Amino acid sequence: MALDPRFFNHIDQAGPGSISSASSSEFSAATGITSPSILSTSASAATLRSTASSPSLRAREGIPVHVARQDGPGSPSPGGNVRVVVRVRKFLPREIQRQAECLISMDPHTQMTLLHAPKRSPADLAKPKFQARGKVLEDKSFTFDNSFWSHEEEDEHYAHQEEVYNSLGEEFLDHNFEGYHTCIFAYGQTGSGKSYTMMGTPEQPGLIPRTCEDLFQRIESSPSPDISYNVRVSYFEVYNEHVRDLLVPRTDPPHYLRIRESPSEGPYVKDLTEVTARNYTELMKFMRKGDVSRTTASTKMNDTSSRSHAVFTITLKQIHHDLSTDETTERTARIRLVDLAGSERAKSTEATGARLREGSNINKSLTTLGRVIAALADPKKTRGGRKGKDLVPYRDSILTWLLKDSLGGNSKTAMIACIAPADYEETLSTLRYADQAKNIRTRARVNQDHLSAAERDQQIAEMTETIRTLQLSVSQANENQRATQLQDEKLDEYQQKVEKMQRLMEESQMVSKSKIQQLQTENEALRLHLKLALESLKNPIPPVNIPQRQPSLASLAEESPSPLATKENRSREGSPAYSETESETDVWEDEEDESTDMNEQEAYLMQNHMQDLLGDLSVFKRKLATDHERWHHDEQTATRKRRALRQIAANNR
Ligand SMILES: Nc1ncnc2c1ncn2[C@@H]1O[C@H](COP(=O)(O)OP(=O)(O)OP(=O)(O)O)[C@@H](O)[C@H]1O
Repeated sequence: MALDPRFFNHIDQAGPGSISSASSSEFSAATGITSPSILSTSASAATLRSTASSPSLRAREGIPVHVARQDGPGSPSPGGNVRVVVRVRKFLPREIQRQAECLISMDPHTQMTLLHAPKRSPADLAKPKFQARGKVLEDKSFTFDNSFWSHEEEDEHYAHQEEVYNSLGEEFLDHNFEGYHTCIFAYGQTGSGKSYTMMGTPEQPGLIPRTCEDLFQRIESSPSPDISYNVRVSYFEVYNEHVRDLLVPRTDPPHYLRIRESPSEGPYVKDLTEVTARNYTELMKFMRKGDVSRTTASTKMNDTSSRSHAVFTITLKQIHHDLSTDETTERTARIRLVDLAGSERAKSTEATGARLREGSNINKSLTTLGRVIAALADPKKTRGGRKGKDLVPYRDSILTWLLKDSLGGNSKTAMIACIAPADYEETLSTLRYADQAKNIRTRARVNQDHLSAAERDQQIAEMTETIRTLQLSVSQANENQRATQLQDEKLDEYQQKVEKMQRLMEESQMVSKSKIQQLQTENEALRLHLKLALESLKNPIPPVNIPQRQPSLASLAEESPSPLATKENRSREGSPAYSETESETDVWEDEEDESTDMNEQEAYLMQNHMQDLLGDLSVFKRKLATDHERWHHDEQTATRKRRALRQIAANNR
């Protein structure tokens, strides 16, 4: 079986080795790369109609032979100029309503685009703003690689989506199969038809879906089973100078990606999702997913205005394995399809708030793109070696930084300048940009690697080793994670214990405090009591004569034979000298003696009791001090252990 001629050209000039017709399924299984024979043929090719002619024929007729000779694997080639086409859209309802005048005409033979100066009514010309500007608007003409007339459908030269794809997209896909990186970007003011051209509608698919369809049609109809294909896709947007992955769900706050630069690949988006698409249906699923996620908003100039620059990238890898020589040829092409946000005038869009901020960011990056284009189009700046290259302000915006390779490096690039039919100044600005871009020369080369059996074996061995090391570090990381988890659990448990101990200590402290308080109060009361008792002992209360006491004593005597009454009786009976007053004083003196004895005894007892209490109090205080000291020591130990555990956990992370 013959090898696909697209491959044949390059393999032929790339090195030795005859082409075998053996199947490549073994290699596909190892690399996960899809061979056309196992690609799903259920791709809904019928849903989109493309007139793409046989690409291999085109490739053989067009570029290949001499390009192939110049562009050896990895060698720089003189490349080519940026391909520039222009497309004018039809009137939109608002333009029909205001009876706008079409200012564009195109010559289908010379590909010339003419921009006519708008007719000013005498009333217009009398307006101060026209006089103040003092500008005379003139007719301008530009010639591009293609001028697509998409203004009046009835016109025989009307360019449908299909024509745009056939004259640009198809040729660029040829380049991809030859191993070149390509980039097609749509540029123009807001509402000029960029998204329509790139994405289109379900009924009128644009360049991106047509490229996807053609890509898989070619893979599935590949004449050689020896070539395996791998298609990967990524989709991101640059919004307000931030990069957002369109293949992952939106988050709030949004997750933005960083840009890195590699010496071989140039600037790239770090951690960008890149997925394998096995057929057209899958590829379209990813395209739609990203499209839905893209930031759009309604403005006065466009109901569904793209507020971001969207970059859809397909990476096509073709691997040919020659069984007879056991050699492998790998060709990688990057297909970059960019729908830029439209330049806009705040006055025309009447934007405010978020829309105004978006608009100014869009304009900022497009102005930088303009400066990059101007610098690249200036031979003085590009010829000056490294110093010259530094003059190109790629880094001044995220967009130009990411498109660096596509604009001035290893890529075949095309610009589609989209214009509205009735905006003189905006259209003139777009056409000037486009005219300048024609002068940019890129340095596209075939991205092809040729591997001998030995090299491939070495590569496989290296990869196996890398995988082993990675697996080892993954399992090591998992183990560390488990250990850290255990330590964390222990730490938690210990912390809980310490907290419990602290609580208990606080509680016992509170109990001790209240006990001390109680004892102190009791102590105070006893002191007072003792003081009063001693005072009353030292200064006894003098006896007071209470006359009323007599009847009561008499009555007492009558009622019971008390010692007092017995004495009274005795004096009445035996001693006539006994007087009433005398006998009464005696009674009181006796009582006083007796009570003094009792008080002294009581005071003595109380003092003993007080002494005991004071002794208890000092024992209790000593115990408290010991408890406090021990608790303080425990707490210090706990803190030390906690610190040590934390240190171990941190070291393991
Ligand atoms: N060639 C065309 N034929 C028919 N309709 C078109 C064509 N080009 C653009 N339109 C229509 O014009 C309107 C604006 O087009 P589109 O949204 O593609 O503009 P845009 O340049 O992408 O704008 P923005 O920069 O604001 O996103 C849409 O309704 C679109 O369908």
